[in-house]
Amino acid sequence: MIEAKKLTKSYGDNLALNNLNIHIGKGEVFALLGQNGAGKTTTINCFLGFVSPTSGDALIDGISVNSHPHESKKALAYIPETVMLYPHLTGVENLAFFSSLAGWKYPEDELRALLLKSGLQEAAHAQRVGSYSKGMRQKVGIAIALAKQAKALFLDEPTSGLDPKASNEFSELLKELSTEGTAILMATHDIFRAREVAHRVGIMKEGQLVSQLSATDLSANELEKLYLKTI
Ligand SMILES: Nc1ncnc2c1ncn2[C@@H]1O[C@H](COP(=O)(O)OP(=O)(O)OP(=O)(O)O)[C@@H](O)[C@H]1O
Repeated sequence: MIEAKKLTKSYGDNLALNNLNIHIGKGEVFALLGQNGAGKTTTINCFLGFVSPTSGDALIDGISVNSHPHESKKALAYIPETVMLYPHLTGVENLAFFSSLAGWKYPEDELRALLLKSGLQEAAHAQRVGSYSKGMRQKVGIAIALAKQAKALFLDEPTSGLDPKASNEFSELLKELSTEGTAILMATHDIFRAREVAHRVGIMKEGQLVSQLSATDLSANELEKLYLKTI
């Protein structure tokens, strides 16, 4: 579903991403760990079409992002560290707007059902997003992914700045999406959450994926030890 084939990106002499090969199947969650500057965001940006690779290919559902940018984008959703929404619009209105950009039109009761499924309490649906907490905005991000019926979801530091409860709720939502078949690639510094949510964890260093393991192979403590030894 999400596939990188010899994906490489250089900025001048700086090899930000070096020959990345990964395959994330339907319903699989892959967490990318690595220090600042390791190449996690560059990886995600190649899949989103924000960055053109120097060589290699990023594919979503078998479609090359570089050769077919419009087609490949239909199947994906993206949740950044801070979900960008219109503060003067309500949760329902934001969801209606962003899903319409992707060609989806839902009646209000379905939009509300999507927000509820994403964990956003009913009382907030008609409130302006400007008054939402960060966790509530992330939930709207999930609702947008659901509305787009995204087959591939990309997240960059999605739980950064969330309190433990909000972070836990968000992680549970990701698990639910994965059980429904969404392939998920998540860049994070949160080793504990990575271990909890992901099926596989990869550790990046200087643009290279230097370690890949199944999340059940190690405890969170062992994963932290491996991370510190690797980076
Ligand atoms: N637009 C750009 N122009 C030049 N260099 C860039 C650009 N974007 C990223 N880089 C460089 O590419 C390398 C990888 O950066 P990237 O942002 O992918 O790392 P990261 O693992 O996401 O880090 P962080 O955890 O801080 O988000 C770094 O050396 C960075 O300086």
